[in-house]
Amino acid sequence: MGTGKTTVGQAIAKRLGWKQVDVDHCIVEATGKEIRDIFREQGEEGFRALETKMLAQVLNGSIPQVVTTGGGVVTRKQNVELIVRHGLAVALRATPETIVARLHADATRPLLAGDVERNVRRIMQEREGLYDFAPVQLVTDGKSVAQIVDELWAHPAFRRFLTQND
Ligand SMILES: Nc1ncnc2c1ncn2[C@@H]1O[C@H](COP(=O)(O)OP(=O)(O)O)[C@@H](O)[C@H]1O
Ligand SMILES: O=C(O)C1=C[C@@H](OP(=O)(O)O)[C@@H](O)[C@H](O)C1
Ligand SMILES: [Mg+2]
Repeated sequence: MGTGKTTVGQAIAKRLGWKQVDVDHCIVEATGKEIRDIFREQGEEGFRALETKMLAQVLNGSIPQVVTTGGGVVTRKQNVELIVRHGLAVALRATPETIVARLHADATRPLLAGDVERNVRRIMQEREGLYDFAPVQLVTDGKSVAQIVDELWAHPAFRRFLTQND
């Protein structure tokens, strides 16, 4: 959360001339409910079930596309397998300090509600290693969205992916 997936995904999609599909946005559209209301009414398990269903649907959609997911998508092995099978995974990283600075005033992420810093640190620990599968790893601290897009653009695995899927 707060590493910039939705924002950077939008920017890279624009540069590629591809559409961007954000799985969280699709869930909100399909259910007519905000993410925090889904968590409140159905708990995290209910949200994860919707997320897996929507991820599969989106990844089977028309290509080319940039798909952005919620950070918790990696907590289900099945989701990671789907992502690996369908495209090039890009993981965005940030330190807890950066994430707290970006999200401290944001009430849209139910898992961070309350003590944001403590929750960020706990969730990062719980998810240690779960993002390592992605062939592209980008550190976002102190970088503008444009800088991150440039780094992604120049990344050898990204260049290879574009060439192979031309
Ligand atoms: N590189 C960046 N530098 C500063 N702020 C950023 C950067 N990337 C994203 N943000 C801001 O951080 C917040 C979270 O970004 P978002 O794209 O929603 O992240 P995610 O989808 O990973 O949760 C937003 O307010 C966004 O404008
Ligand atoms: O990491 C998580 O468990 C979550 C991340 C959120 O998306 P972002 O990573 O885009 O903030 C959203 O899917 C939901 O609040 C749960
Ligand atoms: Mg997002």
